[in-house]
Order: sequence, then structure tokens, then C-alpha cells
Amino acid sequence: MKYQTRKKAIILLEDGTIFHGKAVGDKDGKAVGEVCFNTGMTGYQEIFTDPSYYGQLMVTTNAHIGNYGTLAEESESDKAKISGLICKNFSYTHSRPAADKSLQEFLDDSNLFAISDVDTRALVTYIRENGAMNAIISTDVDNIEGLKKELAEVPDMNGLELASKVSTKEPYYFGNENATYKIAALDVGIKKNILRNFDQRDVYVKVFPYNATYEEMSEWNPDGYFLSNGPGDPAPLDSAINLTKTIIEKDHPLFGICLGHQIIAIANGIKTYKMHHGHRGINHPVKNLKTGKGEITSQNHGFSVDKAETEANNEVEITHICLNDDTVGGIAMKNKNCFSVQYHPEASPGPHDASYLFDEFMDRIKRVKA
Ligand SMILES: NC(=O)CC[C@H](N)C(=O)O
Repeated sequence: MKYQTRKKAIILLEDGTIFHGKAVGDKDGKAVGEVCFNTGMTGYQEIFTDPSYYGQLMVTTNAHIGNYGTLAEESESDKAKISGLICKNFSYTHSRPAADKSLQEFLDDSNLFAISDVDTRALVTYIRENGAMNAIISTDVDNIEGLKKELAEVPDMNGLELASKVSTKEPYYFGNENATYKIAALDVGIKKNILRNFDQRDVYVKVFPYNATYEEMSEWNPDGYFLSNGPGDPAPLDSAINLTKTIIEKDHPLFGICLGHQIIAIANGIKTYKMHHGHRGINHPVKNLKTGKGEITSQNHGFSVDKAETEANNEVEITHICLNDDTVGGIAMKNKNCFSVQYHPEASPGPHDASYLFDEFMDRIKRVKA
């Protein structure tokens, strides 16, 4: 067996609680961030590379991580974006012929520190009961006071602007330039599978930096606008919120996913709030209030749109409800061509129940273009 002498590691939570584990590989390491957990049984590479997780320490509840390696084309961005990984059993070997790397090589390429052999059930139960909080993972196990000091310096997720850390610096294009439709996407942390979904629907996408202006985006003359998923608190994203107000005012077709959904709510004067411990997994039930049908969805969010304020808003209606806790799952503007969801219709590897939302957006675009 590899790495019989792996270093001891700890997770120190903001409230002083400590959980124990071992460093993956034979390295020393340290990482900080908000500790959160994802209950997906598969899709670890997509989770680790999702820019929405920037600044978060990821606890995976699936007991085995790494056993099918990684494959470059399955990444949601250029590298791992979580700040660190906490898992139960880490597989140093993998058994998928198509894989191009082991998970360990993949994490090393992203310079990402991981710890395993953690009682993740106990840790997840603790977060569920006590809420999301900052944490530090480290092999410096005899220096608790020093680690506490470092942890105290980590900013609170509430109020934190992170989109600028993951957004593209320059605009770029995705898909076939001869496609029938053109969509301008604001990158506040966009996942590649959103771009792939547009490409599959005959769309050429131009992706703009998080602080792009309406003038910059509209100059390209797109058929529709898209606001992406992304990390951090939506409230400080002034530039994206103002841009959204203008797109809504001009009544261009507009679709938002997750952080993009939250930005649309704020642009309509509806508050967002930090949830107790958020939703992160690939089996979250949602009810579509228009059709009455249920969907199993992929979710990853720590903030949510205020339900009472949405219900009281004359311009906006709730279209989807997250059934686990009755929070807002999706909204649409009553008299504007604008809608959004808190969850992930682009989910990869799935579930794909919600992919009809991309078709709905295309229908809206086609109606305007016709
Ligand atoms: N996936 C996302 O876009 C997440 C949105 C936001 N950062 C949240 O945690 O709620």
C-alpha cells in the first residue's frame, strides 16, 4: 500500500472544534476556506473544478474519492477551484481506461491540498447542526494556537465578493461562429458545461468579464443575455446588478443560473441571504409550479433569494420551489423576457431533468428573433 507514513492532519473549525485525518500523499500542507459538503455519489472532478466553489473547503460525503481518476474534457474550468479537499477514502489508483490522470496528479497540478481518513459523517453532521463556518486544514497539528490565528484572518463568506477572482480577464468566444444564435454571457464564474449546452443548441457565445458594461456586451448585438453561476455573495456585485437592470429595462431575453439568478433577484429589489449550510448535491428535488412536475436537480449554493420579498414583488413570480426546505428554486419576471433558477440545468454528469430550461431560453430567443 502506498504512503504508509502519511502525515497526520487536522481540520480546525472556526468554533474551535477539531476533526482528525491524514494528508493525501506524503506532503505537508495547509488550506483555508468556508467548509461545505457535497452529497454527490459521482462527479468529483466537476465539483472540484466548478468556479462557484472558489474559496471553499469541500467535504465529499461519498466514501470513495478518486477511483475513476480524471479526464481533462470533463473539467468545468481550467483547474481545481475548491480551496482544499476533505474526504474519507482517497483512491491512489483508478480503474477507468479513459482517464488521463489519477486524482492525486490532478490535484497536484492545481496545487491543491487534500486530507483523507476523516470521519466525514461526523463532520457533515456537525456542519448540518451548527451551520457553515470557516475552517483550516493543516498538517501542522501541534500548532493549534498558530492555526487559530491564521483562521481568524480568513474573511467571512457573508458579504464576500469572489467573482472577480475566477472571471475571465478578456472576452472570449465559445462554439461555432456560424451558429444561428448569439448569446452574450457574463462570466461571474461560468462552468464549461453551460457553454457546451449553448453550443449544442446552435448558439455562438461571447463570454465577458464580470465587470463588463451593457455597452460592451450590446455592441456584439447578441440575441440574448446570460448571467452565470459563480462563487461568493451576490450582494456586492454592483456592476453585474446594474448591467442586469439595463438588460431587463431593454427587455432582451435574459436567463440566469445560480449566482446569475441571485443577481436577477437583487436587480428586482429582492434581497438574498446566507443560508444555514446551503444545498450541495445532485439529488435535490424541485417542483415546477407551472407544470406541477418534480425534477431531480444538481445544486450548489450557500445563499438564497428571500421568499417573502419575492412573493411581495409585483414584477416577479416564483416558478420553482426547492422541496427539501421550501426555498425559492426559480423565478420569472411577469412582464419581461427574464427568468432564472437557483439550481443547475447544465449539471454534469447529471441529473438532466432540468435541461429543458435551456430549450425554454432558446424558445424565448426565437420568439423575439422571429
Ligand atoms: N453555484 C453558484 O452559482 C453559487 C452562487 C452563490 N455563490 C451561492 O453560494 O449561493
